[in-house]
Amino acid sequence: MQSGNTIYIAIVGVGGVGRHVIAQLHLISKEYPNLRLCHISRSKKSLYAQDFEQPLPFDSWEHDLAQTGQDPLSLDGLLKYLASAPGKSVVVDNTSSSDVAAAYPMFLKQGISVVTPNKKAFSGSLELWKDIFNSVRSPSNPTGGYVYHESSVGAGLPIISTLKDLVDTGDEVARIEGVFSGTMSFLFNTFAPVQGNGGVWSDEVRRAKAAGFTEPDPREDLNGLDVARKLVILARISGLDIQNTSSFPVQSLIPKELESVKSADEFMEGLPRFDGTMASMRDDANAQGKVVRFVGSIDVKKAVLNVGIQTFDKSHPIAALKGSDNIISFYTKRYGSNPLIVQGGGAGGEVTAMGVTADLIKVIQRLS
Ligand SMILES: NC(=O)C1=CN([C@@H]2O[C@H](COP(=O)(O)OP(=O)(O)OC[C@H]3O[C@@H](n4cnc5c(N)ncnc54)[C@H](OP(=O)(O)O)[C@@H]3O)[C@@H](O)[C@H]2O)C=CC1
Ligand SMILES: N[C@@H](CC=O)C(=O)O
Ligand code: NA
Repeated sequence: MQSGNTIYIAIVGVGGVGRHVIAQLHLISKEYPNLRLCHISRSKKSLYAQDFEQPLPFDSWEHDLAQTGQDPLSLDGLLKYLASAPGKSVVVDNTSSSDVAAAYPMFLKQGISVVTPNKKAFSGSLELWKDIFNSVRSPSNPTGGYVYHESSVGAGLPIISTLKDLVDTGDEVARIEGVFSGTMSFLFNTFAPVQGNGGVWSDEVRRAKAAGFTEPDPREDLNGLDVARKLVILARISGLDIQNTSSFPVQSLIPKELESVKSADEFMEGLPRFDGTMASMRDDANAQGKVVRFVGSIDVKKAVLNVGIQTFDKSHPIAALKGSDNIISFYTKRYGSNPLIVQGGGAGGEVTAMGVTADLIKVIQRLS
């Protein structure tokens, strides 16, 4: 059993990922009795411990939030609240909010650590990226907080940690490529399988959303931006100063006619009209003995990034993926022509929460 300083945890966002984070925190709280849950919020309601000595329960939060939840604190309010805690604190951001992401430097500068699967901060402006990493605790900044964001790429798969280890140990990363989206993987694996007939495109999009693989708004997956954000994050860790997701070509699968619809619901209603277009693309590839898949690549040496559809021979490992699997290959000087490959489920509440909780354990161990 671990012990040490008491650490206060503030959860922001309790959707598909956030609720599993709380369940996993409950599990690890036996190993880390110094962990206290002090705040839980969703977009319109929040719950927080008025008295830090009486933390929130891990099991009845959903009922309590619905019954006794109050208006959420502002981000400044959350900062002040956590700064008044009688110990170190961590914000766990399980939203996809750019506003919450933009507040990370403010938390970090106050010594409050941040753990998150949210890609927005790390793929947003280069200024925000620099502000975040200049605010992190280091020998020259001993009062900063820690930041961990493993689940921002490949959900719980060890992608960020692997790449950091490669870079930190002096390997030269030449290229990173593969399938970076659980949603796109699921869609193409089911809609254009290697064997047998595929499903109907719009039905598969609905299934991906229902399974919790998509972003809160599935258009963020279909427009290629989710993959583009992941590539920006990996490119920056590899040492490239990529400005943002507009700095390279990104193929969108949003039909032109649906680009201006206002809501995700309206978009989903209109999508079946384009099932035929997607089926034609699949059938054209099939006629050549190939399948279509949605992939991304970073040529680190040339600083060239690409996101979009490619066709693959049916025997290619990318064609053979199952479910929401990601496959990410790192080509480096040390690994030569046989890349280091990470493969497995790349989306879904539980596997994403695993990456978040594992990051939180790293922070707890460093703060304890
Ligand atoms: N799902 C997945 O497979 C993966 C997700 N991620 C990332 O994890 C994050 C969460 O995804 P997911 O759980 O699927 O999304 P959901 O839409 O299921 O949940 C998002 C949660 O955030 C809350 N929220 C939104 N804005 C705010 C805000 N300003 N303040 C407080 N709460 C807010 C929502 O509130 P309300 O409940 O009121 O709507 C909801 O509880 C995203 O950044 C996503 O990119 C990363 C890897 C994989
Ligand atoms: N919507 C994303 C979730 C994980 O990042 C995906 O499908 O990969
Ligand atoms: Na990951």
